[in-house]
Amino acid sequence: MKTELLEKLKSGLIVSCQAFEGEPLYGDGIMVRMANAAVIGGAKAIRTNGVKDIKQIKEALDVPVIGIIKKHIEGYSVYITPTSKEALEVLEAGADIVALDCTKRPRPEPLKDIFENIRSNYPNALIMADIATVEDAEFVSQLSPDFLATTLSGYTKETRNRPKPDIELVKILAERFSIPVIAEGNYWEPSQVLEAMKAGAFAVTIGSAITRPHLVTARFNKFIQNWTKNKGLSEVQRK
Ligand SMILES: CC(=O)N[C@H](C=O)[C@@H](O)[C@H](O)[C@H](O)COP(=O)(O)O
Repeated sequence: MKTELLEKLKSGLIVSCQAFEGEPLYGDGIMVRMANAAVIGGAKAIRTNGVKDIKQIKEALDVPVIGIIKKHIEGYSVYITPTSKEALEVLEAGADIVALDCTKRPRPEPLKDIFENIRSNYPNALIMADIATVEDAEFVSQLSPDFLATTLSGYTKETRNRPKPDIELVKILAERFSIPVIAEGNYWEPSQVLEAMKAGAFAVTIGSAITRPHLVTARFNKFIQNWTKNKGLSEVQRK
């Protein structure tokens, strides 16, 4: 089962389909359509948030799902599947893989307990450790996660100024650990995806650049605005 899933994901593109309240694509059934489009385009797995979207995607499509539940708990910065409760809900909803914040930051429940609860209740489920640094990877590797994902580089206090995407982190993790590394977070260019693969990524996850059209639009718009601004400048300089 695990070998089969790893085979499916190897050197593949994972598409993250997430929309939150206030975002234009938030609403019942929209992420299923987005996931369908991603699968038609060749996505090997879908990463998604919340019981409803996990269930609907598993029901509608024949694709491995990496599930998370984003939940903010007062007093803590970790929010991606922060406790056993959310991890078990993700798996109960039908996800094949549960992803969770595995940084060394203070958390409401010890990571070891969360891993034990996942493994005793869902022995076939795989665990994806979302991390930000090599130190996080060292810390969580003691619990033998099935994947290390660079998801949180750039989103913690210590990593705020890291390059985006953090391909160097992919390289170090792939060299140091014998755990498959998922390159995730801030990939916007096909060339960056290739760099991550060359650096040793097992697979690459893309979210916003595919599934958040308001950000895709803003990015194109920025190029045009910059061009107009620079053109204006050069016209002034010529006068
Ligand atoms: C930091 C955090 O909360 N990341 C989340 C994790 O599930 C998602 O909001 C991201 O969209 C996902 O990681 C993919 O990244 P990008 O959208 O940059 O391709």
